[in-house]
Amino acid sequence: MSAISIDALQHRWPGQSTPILSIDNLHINEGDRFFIQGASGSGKSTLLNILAGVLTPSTGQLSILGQNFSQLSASARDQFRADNIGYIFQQFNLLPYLSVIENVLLPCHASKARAQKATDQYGSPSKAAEYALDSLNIPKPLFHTSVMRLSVGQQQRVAAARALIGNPKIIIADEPTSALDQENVGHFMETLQQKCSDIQATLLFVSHDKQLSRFFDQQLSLTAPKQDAAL
Ligand SMILES: Nc1ncnc2c1ncn2[C@@H]1O[C@H](COP(=O)(O)OP(=O)(O)OP(=O)(O)O)[C@@H](O)[C@H]1O
Repeated sequence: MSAISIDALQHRWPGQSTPILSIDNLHINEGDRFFIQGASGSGKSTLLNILAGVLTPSTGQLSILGQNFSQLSASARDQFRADNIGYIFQQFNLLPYLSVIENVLLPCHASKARAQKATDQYGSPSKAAEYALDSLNIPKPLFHTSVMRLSVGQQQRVAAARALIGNPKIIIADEPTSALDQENVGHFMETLQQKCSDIQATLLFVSHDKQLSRFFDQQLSLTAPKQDAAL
C-alpha cells in the first residue's frame, strides 16, 4: 500500500501570488525512507502540516495510508494522526512538567490503538516506553526525572522514543538534527533509521541540510517560488 499519495496538490497562503507548494505527483510506499529538502521559506513546514492533516491544501488530493484526507472531518483527521503518525519536532516539544517516561507515554493517551500495540508487544505502555528509552540509550535512573535535566542529545532521543511508541506506520521528523553537534547527527540518523526499520515505519525526514540526503534513497527538493512584489 502507498503510505502517502499526492496528486496535483497546491497550497497558496493568503496574499501570495504564486502557490508556495505545487506537487504534481508524489507516491511514497510503506517502509520507504524519504528526504524532503529545502531552504528556509521553501514550504517544508507547510507540506508537513498538510501531510499531518493540520492544514488543508488549497487544491489537490492527498491520501495517507489509503485514506483520503479530504473525506475526514477535522476531529477524524486528529485521531487518524494520533493513531498513525509519530512526529519528531525541531525543538522536540517535550512537556517540561512531565517526567521522561510520562513524555514518552503521551501518544498512548491520545491513541487507544497505539496503547494496545504497546501492550500487545511489551505487556503495558509503560514497559514499551522503558524498552524504547533503553534502546535509545537513555540511562534508567533518568526515566522518572524531569526532561529539563537531560542533555540536548538525550532530549532528542526521548522525543524519538515518544514518536516511535505504539509502532505508528509513519514517522515524520521535522529538522530533528538542527540542535545536535556533527557527531551526534550521524548517531541519531543511524539510530532513527534502524528504529523505523524495526517497526516497519515509513520515515519522512525534513531538513534544509542537503548533506543528510546521503541517508535516504528518495528525496524531494522544495524551492520557494518568486512572489509577485506588487501583491
Ligand atoms: N500561516 C501562514 N500564513 C501565511 N503565510 C505563511 C504561513 N505559514 C507560512 N507562510 C509562508 O509560506 C512560506 C513557506 O513557509 P514554511 O514555514 O512552510 O517554510 P519552511 O521551508 O518550513 O521554512 P523554515 O525552514 O524557515 O522553517 C513563507 O513565505 C511563509 O511566509
